[in-house]
Amino acid sequence: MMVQYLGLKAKAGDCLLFYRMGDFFELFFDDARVASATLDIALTSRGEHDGNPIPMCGVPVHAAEGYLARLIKAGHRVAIAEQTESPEEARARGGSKTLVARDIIRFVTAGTLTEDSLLDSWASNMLVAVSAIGDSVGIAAADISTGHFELVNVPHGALEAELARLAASEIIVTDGFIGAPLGAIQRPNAEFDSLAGEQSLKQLFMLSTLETIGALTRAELSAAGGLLAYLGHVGQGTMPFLKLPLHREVHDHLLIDQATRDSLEVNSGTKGGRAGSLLAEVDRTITGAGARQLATDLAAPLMDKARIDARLSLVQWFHDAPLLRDAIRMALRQLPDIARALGRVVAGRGSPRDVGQIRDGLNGARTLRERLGNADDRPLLLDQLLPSLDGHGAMVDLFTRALVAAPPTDTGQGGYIAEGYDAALDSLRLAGRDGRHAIAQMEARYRALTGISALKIRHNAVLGYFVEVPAKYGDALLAPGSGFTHRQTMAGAVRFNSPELHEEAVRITQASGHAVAAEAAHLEELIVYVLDRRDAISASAEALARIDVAAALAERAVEGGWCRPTFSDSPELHIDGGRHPVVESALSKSGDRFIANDCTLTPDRRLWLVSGPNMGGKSTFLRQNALIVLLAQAGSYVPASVARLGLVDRLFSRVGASDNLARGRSTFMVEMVETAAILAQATPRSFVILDEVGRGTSTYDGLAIAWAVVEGIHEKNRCRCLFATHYHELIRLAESLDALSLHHVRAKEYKGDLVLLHELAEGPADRSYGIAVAKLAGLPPSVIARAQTVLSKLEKGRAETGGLAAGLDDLPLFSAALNLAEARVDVLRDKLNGLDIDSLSPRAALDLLYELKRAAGEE
Ligand SMILES: Nc1ncnc2c1ncn2[C@@H]1O[C@H](COP(=O)(O)OP(=O)(O)OP(=O)(O)O)[C@@H](O)[C@H]1O
Repeated sequence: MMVQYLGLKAKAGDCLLFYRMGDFFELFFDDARVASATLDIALTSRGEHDGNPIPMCGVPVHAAEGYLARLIKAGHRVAIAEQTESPEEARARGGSKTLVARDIIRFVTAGTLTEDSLLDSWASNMLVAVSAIGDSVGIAAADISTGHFELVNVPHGALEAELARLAASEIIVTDGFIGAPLGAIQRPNAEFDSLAGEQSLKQLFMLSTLETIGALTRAELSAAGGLLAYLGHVGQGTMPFLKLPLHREVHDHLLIDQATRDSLEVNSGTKGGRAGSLLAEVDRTITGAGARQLATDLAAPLMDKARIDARLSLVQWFHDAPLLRDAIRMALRQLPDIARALGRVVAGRGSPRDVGQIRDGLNGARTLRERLGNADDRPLLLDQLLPSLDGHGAMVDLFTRALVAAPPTDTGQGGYIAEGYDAALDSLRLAGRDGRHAIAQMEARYRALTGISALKIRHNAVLGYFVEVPAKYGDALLAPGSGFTHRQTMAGAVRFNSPELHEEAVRITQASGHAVAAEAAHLEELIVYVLDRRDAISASAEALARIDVAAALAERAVEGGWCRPTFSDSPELHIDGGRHPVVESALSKSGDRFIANDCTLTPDRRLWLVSGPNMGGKSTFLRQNALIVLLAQAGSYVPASVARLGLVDRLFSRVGASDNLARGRSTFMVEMVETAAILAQATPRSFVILDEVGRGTSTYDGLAIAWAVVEGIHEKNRCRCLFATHYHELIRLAESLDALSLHHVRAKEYKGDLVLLHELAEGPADRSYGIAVAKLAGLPPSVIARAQTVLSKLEKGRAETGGLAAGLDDLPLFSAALNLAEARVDVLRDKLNGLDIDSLSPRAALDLLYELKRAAGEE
């Protein structure tokens, strides 16, 4: 057995091996140690290997899913080795001592799950393959629980933002991939061959050319190949459900990198969970598929005005029709998750319950279609969706006849094919029922015959049917010629068989065995039926999800008094009465009111410098505007009274600093890395919010960096930007930067206490209120008093010397300084370009080096 085990373990590689033995999956050696620690189950040992006891632990097969879930959550992958023949088959093959053959039938990994119990119903579960060829990176992503499959080609600089959008559960890369994302699994390069990838795609979708998908790059083909090869490996040959891949362009959607998603708390709040996130705040969807669609929409807001408006028109339609909206949402509540059920069926793990869910879901879709089809003034998007909800009538009818109302997950006991569907099956069941009836009669007869009223005919899994009498009556039946044969003596009872009982039992077992087999054959037919129609079923599921999302966004908009955003061609951002949805609802829970604020960025006033006291609401203001952009482009109403914007191509947010210890970076380092990314990537169509850049280091360094960053954004990136700062000195930038304007959050002192108004006003803040806020926070009076003394000394010094920025009067502007430096570099570059290195003697080369060095020094 160990030889067999070790062979399978070698095949399982770095996955834990679940080795099937009877009713248990056993784990051995290190796997057992890891699993017992993660699952908190007993570690025992069994037999010896190389003279040492073999560590072992096991989980019962019927409860394996729960244990698998915990192992996967803890970051493990598991290979499942099943018995591939029955003990009888093994004996027939090679005699009584022959080991049952086993093989790995499947790998369970975070990105390739389909089981309901292992998945969150509201989140997609993405497996992502990444492959870099030359300048481009190909990304193939699939959610096999629903069949979603997409390909995208991105420049290296956009990889991170794309991975952030996809929020993969599992990432695979080529062996030796440089800069692989954290936790990525390396797979052999051969699996990422682009030609093989092209072949696999053609084969899987039975296409002679891939043009139907789009013009795919080699990197995309390579990533697709890697993904398909991995799925083949994981499923050990059974391919899961994949729809024809969606070919995305990286400019299809608003790019948002991970740092920005984190700081805006788009999908998860500060504590990591969904609570406190934008998604949780907005999500009013009813179905799991709707929740997943909404998360996908918010992760990838659109860049196409027509598509955004199509979504918004559907939201508005539901918004303006409360009764219809309620009715539709009520109907959606009844619908099972068709997409996930279909995913399981295609992956070969479909149960009667899944088929039943598909039936009920499609039936509901048909009713919805009728209802929506009768409504007036339908928006275009709805008319495009409606046909997909229909067309399954024959299948629904068939499944309704074939399956019971609530079919079970387990097929072992049968009972899921409906009465009246198959006459032969009905008569087998009847035979079983007759048999059980006959046994009941037999019991009554035996009682009369023996005079033992406590006599029972019972059934268990080991003995089958038997006659049981209390121990004190045992002797009567043990007597020769009683017609009963002894089977078992228990503490309080004795068990017997009789020829008549035996005969009847065989009849029942055979009939029910045949019935279960007949049901299984019918299930198989129904599954084939589903498989043949998988694309249409999946289109219905998608349409339902889209309708759910639109109705849910309408619901949220009504709840919050949100408005429909409009889009213009100019790179502007015009928001009246903007609010932060998460902060607003947190405040309303404690009975407080959120103060709405306006924001108007236009090409000639595109950079707002926002100052004001701590706790004044600067960060909130910055973020609310970024969130409004994100929501608008995702096709949602927004928390404002008016919102008009030119489409944003990239959204950047650097708000607050946090250590990224996992990557070995300090707070300041993280801040600088993120700021660098913004300066390198923001375009005139981007929207950037920057909060207190430079605060993580010494005052002079920080101010200098903040100063240069504002100049850089204004002169080079030329994007829309909100910049919050406590550096009072920065207001002097307004003199030199003509598209920069000054704003502050208002505060006033009332009877010696600070009152924060959370209201935005034009102009710079009159002073900072740091110490007043510290007092609010409860710093001891002695410390506050001391701080006041230190502050007045410092302020006196500042007044005398002209302050921190005193020496900056004659500082040339960022762009001018940049041109100057470039011009200087050009002198050296010209000299270098003019060189004929081959004709230089070593001596002349050395002289030249000195000369260049001197020239650089002079510059
Ligand atoms: N517009 C608003 N209306 C009502 N309350 C607000 C508003 N904006 C912010 N607040 C409240 O003020 C708190 C502090 O806001 P925020 O963090 O935005 O301040 P800040 O100016 O960025 O502070 P710091 O400079 O210390 O980072 C919020 O948690 C919220 O409770």
